[in-house]
Amino acid sequence: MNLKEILIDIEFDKIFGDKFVKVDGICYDSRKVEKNYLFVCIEGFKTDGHKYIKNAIDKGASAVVIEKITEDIEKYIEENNVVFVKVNNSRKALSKIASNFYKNPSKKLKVIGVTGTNGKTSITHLINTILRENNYKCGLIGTIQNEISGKVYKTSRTTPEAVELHNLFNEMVQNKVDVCTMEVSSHSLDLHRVDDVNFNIGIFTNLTEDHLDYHKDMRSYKNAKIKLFYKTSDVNIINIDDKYGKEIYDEIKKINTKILTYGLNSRCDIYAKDIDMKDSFSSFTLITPKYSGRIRINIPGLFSIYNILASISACYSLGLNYEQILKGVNSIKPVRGRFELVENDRGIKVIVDYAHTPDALRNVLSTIKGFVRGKIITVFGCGGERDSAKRPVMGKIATELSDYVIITNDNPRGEKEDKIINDILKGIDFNEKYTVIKDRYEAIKKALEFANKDDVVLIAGKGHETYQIIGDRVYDFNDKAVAEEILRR
Ligand SMILES: CC(=O)N[C@H]1[C@@H](OP(=O)(O)OP(=O)(O)OC[C@H]2O[C@@H](n3ccc(=O)[nH]c3=O)[C@H](O)[C@@H]2O)O[C@H](CO)[C@@H](O)[C@@H]1O[C@H](C)C(=O)N[C@@H](C)C(=O)N[C@H](CCC(=O)O)C(=O)O
Ligand SMILES: Nc1ncnc2c1ncn2[C@@H]1O[C@H](COP(=O)(O)OP(=O)(O)OP(=O)(O)O)[C@@H](O)[C@H]1O
Ligand SMILES: N[C@H](CCC[C@H](N)C(=O)O)C(=O)O
Ligand SMILES: [Mg+2]
Repeated sequence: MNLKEILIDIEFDKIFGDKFVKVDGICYDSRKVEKNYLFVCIEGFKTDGHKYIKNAIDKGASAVVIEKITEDIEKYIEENNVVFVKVNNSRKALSKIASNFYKNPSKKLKVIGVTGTNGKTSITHLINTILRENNYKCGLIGTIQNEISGKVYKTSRTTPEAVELHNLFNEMVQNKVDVCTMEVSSHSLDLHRVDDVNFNIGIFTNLTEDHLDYHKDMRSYKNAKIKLFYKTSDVNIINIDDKYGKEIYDEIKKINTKILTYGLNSRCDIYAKDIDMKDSFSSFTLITPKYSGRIRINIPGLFSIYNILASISACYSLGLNYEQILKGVNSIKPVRGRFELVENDRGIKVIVDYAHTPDALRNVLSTIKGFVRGKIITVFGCGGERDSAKRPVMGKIATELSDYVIITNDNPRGEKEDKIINDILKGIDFNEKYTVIKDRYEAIKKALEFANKDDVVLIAGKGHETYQIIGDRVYDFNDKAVAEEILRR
């Protein structure tokens, strides 16, 4: 491909050099540049991509996209024959460049985008299961992993950068995938990662406190999320029981978009009634504009009913009938690290769950409270270099809804462990029953030793994660495997 083809529909200020120069790949990280690559300089939060132009050229870059003109450019043009393109916003340009480079693959399949604070991973997996059971070829992009027709690809991000994203869509098109279901994080919407994704369906789950380190307040957090619903071509599926969902509904109603609402009341287009919740499954009557009938899911909790309603709404929009929905729902298995049970012969219910926000923790503990016969023992911590405002709130929720709490490390990353734990303790009344054991292994061990028959041990915050980040080191760590090992002894 040549540079001119890659720049289609991109508003740039100026090209310095030959616009037909050959481009074999695109890259926003100089360390990964190869021969004849286009390097896009991004001014980041930690450093500035413009600092690495020489590095990229040394590695073989044939062209460079810049947001600001630096002194060295003329030298690189003359000495290295490198072409420069000056744009207004590199992140926006990167998104279009990535889509152009892979020939706009997201237009060649159906894309469902799921956004909201909690439930994205769960919903994408539920939709994926229902569709696969009905012989759809599926793609999945999200926190746990990416998938193309059942083949699993590792990921380190919920929503990848535009280059990785369009590369994945391209692979999906090559593999004749019909529907890709993807998680759309607020960071990705704000940082233009998904600007050029052709979404058919958008789903809103809920909005509660998280990521305020990045977004600063709930208003701008919501404003990032709402962007998705201006981008969809077929339908937007909104949980209007959620306060922010209702606001989003009222706002997007004004634009020409088809909306399906879901929730637990008859004002919604798709809703659940006559709910029966047990400790390991729930059942309810599903009402849709075209059909209704009883649904049973083998995942507990009211929040899971919301997740399944969102998933059914998406499948309904794709044209699945009741029998197809039922067939899909019957094959649903719990999602890894989401209310996942750890088997044991001691009669304790050990649950590993990814609750890392106040709302998620409250939901999971309320669900447990609904069926527990013994004590609730909760082990949790909070991630470093993430929203610190949620820490005391989670401390309060954990101690109020549990009988005993062990506060431990999550992924401290570059933050001091004691600082994170002190933030959590600020929300806890000193009369509450809790202890601090920083080492997560020891904390889980203590909880399991303390538990008796009929007790529930909730290990929250890391769910499916197979690592723990302390400082800049990444250690192997898996809550479920640790619990299994301790319980085996
Ligand atoms: C806040 C955020 O999203 N930051 C992203 C942002 O980082 P940044 O702007 O700080 O980048 P930077 O480190 O300053 O570097 C600037 C540029 O210089 C480049 N560089 C840097 C060094 C070098 O030697 N050569 C070079 O070219 C970098 O590749 C980058 O393009 O741009 C980088 C590249 O574009 C991303 O990798 C980085 O994601 C970081 C790793 C991250 O942790 N993001 C999290 C918060 C995130 O996105 N989370 C959401 C989900 C959360 C949820 O599920 O709720 C997600 O979608 O995963
Ligand atoms: N609909 C929901 N409402 C509230 N809490 C939920 C809901 N679904 C799941 N949860 C809780 O939130 C946790 C995270 O769920 P999930 O991984 O599906 O969310 P996510 O939106 O993908 O999160 P992330 O932003 O980290 O990717 C679960 O482990 C559970 O505790
Ligand atoms: N996607 C979320 C996951 C948090 C999980 C928790 N274990 C942590 O590390 O903070 C984030 O990056 O904020
Ligand atoms: Mg997720």
